[in-house]
Amino acid sequence: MNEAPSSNNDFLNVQALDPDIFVELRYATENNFTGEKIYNFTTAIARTGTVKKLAAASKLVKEQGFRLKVWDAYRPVAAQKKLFDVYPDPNWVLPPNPNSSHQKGVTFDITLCEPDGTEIPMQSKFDEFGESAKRNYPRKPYQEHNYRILNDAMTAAGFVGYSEEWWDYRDSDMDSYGPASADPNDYQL
Ligand SMILES: C[C@@H](N)C(=O)N[C@H](C)C(=O)O
Repeated sequence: MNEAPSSNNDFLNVQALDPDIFVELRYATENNFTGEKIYNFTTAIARTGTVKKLAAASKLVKEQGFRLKVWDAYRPVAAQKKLFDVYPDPNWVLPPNPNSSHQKGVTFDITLCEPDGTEIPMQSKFDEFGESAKRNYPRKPYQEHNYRILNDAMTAAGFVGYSEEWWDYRDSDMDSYGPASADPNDYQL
């Protein structure tokens, strides 16, 4: 397995390459499935190679009059542990592991918005753990239309959608990144 180029390995604020990307980190608030504030930052960061891909996806949706909104990005292992303690089902919340997904900064929980930040209706709410979250859920036509705009842009930009959660997109190069940790508060713009 090739390693990611070192410049891509560093963490970067997701709004550094495209300030039009909305960031509303749900685990920085009590508005998430735990009902608790999980971490102490509101800045979304990811590995630079992954942020470059997100900027490419953002360009694609902006060309169609939409914006991306990030609900979660890099998530420290300690935060993952808090989530897993509340909902210990690996189908919906991965076990704490520094070499995995959000915890190494190569995954986004994301949705599609109007340019004013209004969220576009999708097939379920964020973190609605059930059949309606799954990518093979039989979407209504308007849900399918909205899902396709997001999914086509993210996959064209180099992400792979997690089968169980329509909002979860992982860098297709995720296996080339090793574990790394950072304090998102150090990456404020
Ligand atoms: C908790 C949910 N938003 C999520 O991120 N699930 C995946 C499977 C994960 O824990 O990485």
